[in-house]
Amino acid sequence: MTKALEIKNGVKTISSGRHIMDNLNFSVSPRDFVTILGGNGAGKSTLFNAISGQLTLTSGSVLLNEEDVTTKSEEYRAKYIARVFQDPKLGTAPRMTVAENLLLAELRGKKRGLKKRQLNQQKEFFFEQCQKIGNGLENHLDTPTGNLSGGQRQALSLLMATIQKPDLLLLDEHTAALDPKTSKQLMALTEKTIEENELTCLMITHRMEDALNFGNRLIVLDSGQIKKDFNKEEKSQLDLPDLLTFFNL
Ligand SMILES: Nc1ncnc2c1ncn2[C@@H]1O[C@H](COP(=O)(O)OP(=O)(O)OP(=O)(O)O)[C@@H](O)[C@H]1O
Repeated sequence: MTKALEIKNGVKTISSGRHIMDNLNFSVSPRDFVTILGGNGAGKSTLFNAISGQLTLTSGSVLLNEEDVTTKSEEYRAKYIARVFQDPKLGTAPRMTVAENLLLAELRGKKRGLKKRQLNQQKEFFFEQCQKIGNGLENHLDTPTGNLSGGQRQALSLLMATIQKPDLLLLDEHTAALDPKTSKQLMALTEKTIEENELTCLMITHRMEDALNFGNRLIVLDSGQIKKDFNKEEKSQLDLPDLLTFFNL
């Protein structure tokens, strides 16, 4: 079966000689939703940076849809990958409005400039998309994103990341800065978006309940290696105390 993502013998060595990714082998099937846990410094961001091209491996390879992209730039890989970050300020242009940000996301990778006429044509579509989120974002299409609440901005970031249906969606602790209620709403939206668009997704989280409750696979990273890899069946047998043992808590 075709793999959406493969990392083969991935190694990243830093100047001190330490391996921050240590011979990592990881493959993801289309439509997998993998949740990723690991303590601080375990190598979660390093993994995402290696996939997105923000970081080049010292050795090993990265394949997207069976294409070897190991030496390809971040811009090249952005045609296939979308990433949502923890910081609500990243991913959106703060002085641009919600509608302008959505248009930018819709045009990403296409050779067309941002035009006022296009913006007006698309507003109805954007209104419908925002309305589905259920947090009032549709009433802020002309609001600069810097004036939105953290929850609205993260929901917008998710919508922008998925509006073109990426081959691979990377969620990098995207609920971490939100209060529990808003985080829960965003996770519900995330799950719905992934299901409706049949996306392949990797999600880093520090919220163990989310790692257990969402997705069809769970991996635990430690010292730049995959320490545990639970499939759907194994994951369904896990509970919170099981997970806590991996973190010596
Ligand atoms: N460019 C770099 N140069 C040197 N060390 C780095 C670099 N990037 C990451 N590291 C180190 O590699 C290790 C893994 O970092 P990484 O950011 O991937 O961890 P993480 O699991 O995402 O942690 P956190 O949960 O704190 O975000 C850490 O010890 C970090 O200090």
